[in-house]
Amino acid sequence: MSIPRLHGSVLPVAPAAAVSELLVLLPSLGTGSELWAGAAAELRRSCPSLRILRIDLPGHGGSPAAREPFTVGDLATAALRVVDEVGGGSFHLAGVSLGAAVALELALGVPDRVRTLAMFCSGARIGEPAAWRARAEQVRGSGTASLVTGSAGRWFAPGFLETDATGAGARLLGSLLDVNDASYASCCDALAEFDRTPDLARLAVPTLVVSGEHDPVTPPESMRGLADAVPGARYAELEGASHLAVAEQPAVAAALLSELIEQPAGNGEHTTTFARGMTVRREVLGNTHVDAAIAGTTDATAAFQDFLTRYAWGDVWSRPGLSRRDRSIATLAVLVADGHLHELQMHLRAAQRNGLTRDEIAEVLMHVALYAGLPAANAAFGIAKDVFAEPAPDDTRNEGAPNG
Ligand SMILES: O=C(O)CC1=CCC(=O)O1
Repeated sequence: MSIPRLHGSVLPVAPAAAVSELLVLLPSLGTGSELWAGAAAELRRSCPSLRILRIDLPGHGGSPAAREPFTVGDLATAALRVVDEVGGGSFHLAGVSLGAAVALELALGVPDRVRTLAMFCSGARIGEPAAWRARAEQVRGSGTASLVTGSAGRWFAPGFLETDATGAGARLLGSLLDVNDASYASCCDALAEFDRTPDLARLAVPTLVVSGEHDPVTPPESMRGLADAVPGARYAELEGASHLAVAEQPAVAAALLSELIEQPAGNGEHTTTFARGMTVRREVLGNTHVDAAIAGTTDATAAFQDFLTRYAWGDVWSRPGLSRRDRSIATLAVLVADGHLHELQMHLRAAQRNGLTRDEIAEVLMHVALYAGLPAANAAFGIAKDVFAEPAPDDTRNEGAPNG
């Protein structure tokens, strides 16, 4: 075994940005930096202070072919060398499939340097050793061209390639032909040996685990199991995506990464309005709702979700001038008076999280009847009856909390 040489490239940062943190992105077997192109472009816009380093696997993209066999641990050592060449220090880390396995090795091996870990469509072990040995054999005999049809079926959800206006999917499949056959086969051999399952419980890095709904390689059940095994890990499933979810839904992948990277530091202070917004949104609307909103985000709605998090939650709901309880009273009154009843259920639950009792909520609706009319209040009482038939929201940890 030996440590292969890997190539990395740092994306240019905006001239005025005060660069503060490094994000390292690792690709999957058979793909190069192109895999992260869409998500990296989103991240450069939403987190301009990030320096983004993309590293290629051996014989993929700009990395030279490997001359000797290697393990996933060797790939981690090689990736760390690239990080050190661009300045070292601590870094955020995200990978897809084999790239995420390499990232997991790093998070276990140098936890003091890895600030956050995002594992997209991967595992502490991936697939079966015999299948990897067979794939290695096939590529050594027939080259990566023999993999294109099978890879298309595993990488992308049904219909993605036909409707992908960006051409990212077709480019990724095209670049599979350029991957060095022997290096691809060595990656398969490394995956056959890889199993970090027993080590997950000692992973001490804030971790995000993301699956694609249709992924046949690392299906949602296995990804959920991975998240359950890592202390404190957050899990998200991308609806309508498959194994290369980061290329299929780059804006959603970037939003998940922003949230992970910008989470409060140890001192509890938020680094950005987005991070504060995400925290307040989760505290008021609950994790179940926010996780569903993130998972249901599409490229068409990502910018709106981002706007909502920053302006509604990171700004107005975070202002100190009114308590969250008072803001809930105002919100309920306006929603009912203006007939936005489709949002009422969510805000009736939020009002309880913000410390309003059910009697107080009924009093608010009564007051609204006076000024906005009986029909509006009557409809609202109908919705409240259903919400009050549920147990009180269990995540009422911010009862009576001040803002922010
Ligand atoms: O099987 C594939 O092509 C997908 C894949 C498995 C490991 C990896 O990195 O990508």
